[in-house]
Amino acid sequence: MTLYFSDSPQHPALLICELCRLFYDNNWVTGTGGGISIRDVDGPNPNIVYIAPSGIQKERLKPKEMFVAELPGKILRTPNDESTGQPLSADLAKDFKYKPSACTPLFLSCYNLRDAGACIHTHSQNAVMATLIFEDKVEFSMSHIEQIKALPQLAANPETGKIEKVGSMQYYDTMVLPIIENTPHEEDLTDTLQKAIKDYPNATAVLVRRHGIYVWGENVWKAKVYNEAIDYLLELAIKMHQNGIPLVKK
Ligand SMILES: CSC[C@@H](O)[C@@H](O)C(=O)COP(=O)(O)O
Ligand SMILES: [Zn+2]
Repeated sequence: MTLYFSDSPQHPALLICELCRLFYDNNWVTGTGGGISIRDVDGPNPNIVYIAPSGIQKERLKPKEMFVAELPGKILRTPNDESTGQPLSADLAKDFKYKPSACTPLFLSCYNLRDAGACIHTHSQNAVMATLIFEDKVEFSMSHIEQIKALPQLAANPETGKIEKVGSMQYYDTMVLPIIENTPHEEDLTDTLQKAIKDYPNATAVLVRRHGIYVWGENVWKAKVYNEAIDYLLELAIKMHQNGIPLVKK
């Protein structure tokens, strides 16, 4: 398997393109916002991660446009690197230079602090609205909804201290997601995102006020499921709030 392409439909570079198209259709990554990074958890080096370039229409990404890094954060391959032998897209200006996604330090935080297998960032309007409804709050809570069972129950491994999945949340559990404040530049979210990840060991996502959400999981498919389940819950929460229904049942 090369760094940027393979016939395997499970190659992270291909999956990033496939999932971005899916997320685009959900209005989660339109107008170049949002994205996904995937770690090659089943590959020969599970510390290899794939990151899309910045400012590119996410639904039009090609595998050869990916950056490849080795954790904790060394860039191994850039799509500008002609030594890969891959020509840049014909429609790009000659002096165009790809930059890694502005979300890179945030994705790396999820890999390095939580051992994540993939990290999704969306500009979902449900996520944004949830942070606005609770504009004076630093966390979002919701309980007693069946879909909560799609989320992982997390706990520190007593031997390693690492936060790991130990099961699934139950119907009556309360999902608590931290909300951090947005900053003018995505990379400036890094410190507060890292603090939220440490302060909320039971959370698998962080909301960013007036911006969106970061969701991660043990592998790409878990991250996808968690993102879908959380977005469903946030959409429902907005409707419950509009109808005066409390989000947490006593
Ligand atoms: C619509 S611009 C959005 C960006 O500033 C950022 O928030 C984002 O989510 C995507 O950044 P990118 O560097 O294109 O991967
Ligand atoms: Zn963003």
